[in-house]
Amino acid sequence: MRVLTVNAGSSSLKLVLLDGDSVVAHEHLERWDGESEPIRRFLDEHGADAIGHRVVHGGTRIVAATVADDEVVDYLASLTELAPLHQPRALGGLRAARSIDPDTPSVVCVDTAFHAGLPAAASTYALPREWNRKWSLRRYGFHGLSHSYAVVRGADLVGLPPRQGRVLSCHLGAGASMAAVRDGRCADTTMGFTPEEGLVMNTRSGTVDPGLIGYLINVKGVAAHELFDVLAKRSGLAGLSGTSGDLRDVLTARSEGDGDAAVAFDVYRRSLVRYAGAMVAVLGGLDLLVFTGGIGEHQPPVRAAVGEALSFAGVALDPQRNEAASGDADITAVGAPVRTAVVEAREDLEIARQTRAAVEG
Ligand SMILES: Nc1ncnc2c1ncn2[C@@H]1O[C@H](COP(=O)(O)OP(=O)(O)O)[C@@H](O)[C@H]1O
Ligand SMILES: CC(=O)OP(=O)(O)O
Ligand SMILES: [Mg+2]
Repeated sequence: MRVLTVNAGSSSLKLVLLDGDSVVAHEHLERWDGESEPIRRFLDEHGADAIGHRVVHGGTRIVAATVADDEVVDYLASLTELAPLHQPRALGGLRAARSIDPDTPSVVCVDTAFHAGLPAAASTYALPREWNRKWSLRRYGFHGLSHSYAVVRGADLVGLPPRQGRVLSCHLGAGASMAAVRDGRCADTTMGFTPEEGLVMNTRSGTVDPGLIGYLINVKGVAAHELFDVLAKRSGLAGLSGTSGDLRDVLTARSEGDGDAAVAFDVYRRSLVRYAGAMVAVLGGLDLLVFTGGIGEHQPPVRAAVGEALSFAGVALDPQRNEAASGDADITAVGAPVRTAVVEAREDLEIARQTRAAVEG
């Protein structure tokens, strides 16, 4: 079965046609404004037996890969406010594929599925329980397709059995989250009700004091819609550096003596260390540390900073292997009790696997 995987991120579009695990064709648009034309062109040229879509939010109802019908599409659309940077774009791709090729099944593969079994202690906000129940307020968690693939691939790379032991998976891309995984099941994660919670990201603030939000709205008169737009699109590395949210640009500016860029990187790094420590405490120690996503794959200093901070838990990176890592790599220092791996993010492989399983029933 040839599966076209459609991965609409917050800024990019990745189309990959897979036959088994082999890539038959692919197209990566760094910037995509949501139109259907690239998908139409790709399908006209290559065809597919099934189409798998990454959808960020599955809400309470979609907790596993599901063949899309009108009802599923409407339900996913009702979650738009819970992932405003992502959901409309994924739905654009889904609607386009279904109208271009109505006879080919479209399967939705949700980022939240990996976290659907989070224990209540991790998924529950300390809000009035009536609100939690009435409005399904809970921590859903995201990047599940990536975490799910990375923890298994990481274990394989360092020679550990799959889905066993305590694993910290760090997906560091434009969006970023960590997942604390015990015996293949997610025990805790840094993103929550929306993909805004947790780590400092390219343009997202990550967690901020709820009191600060009240202060800006009630005392400073910032309009709520403007505030949330700023927190999502003009904060994080972009907000602090004043220029770009791309870590490459921030590091270049920092090396040229830009003080704001230096602060941006320090805050970014501290956020990683703070949450990594929290995740390791939840797991009660660590057997495997995995880095994935654009930054996780390509920034040795970021991996080194997290590794150093977790030395108390037994993490030690081999400096040469860390610097030289390209694609999938074991970067563990000789003799370290905790293994560390770099895994190329392959959401496409996970989407294709889930899509095949859903279509074959
Ligand atoms: N070599 C690199 N060094 C630092 N950051 C990088 C590098 N390559 C990619 N990135 C960062 O990773 C981001 C893209 O990562 P990716 O996982 O593809 O993101 P997403 O799917 O979240 O859009 C870019 O926005 C950029 O900030
Ligand atoms: C969930 C999320 O933040 O996704 P991305 O990293 O692709 O923006
Ligand atoms: Mg991504």
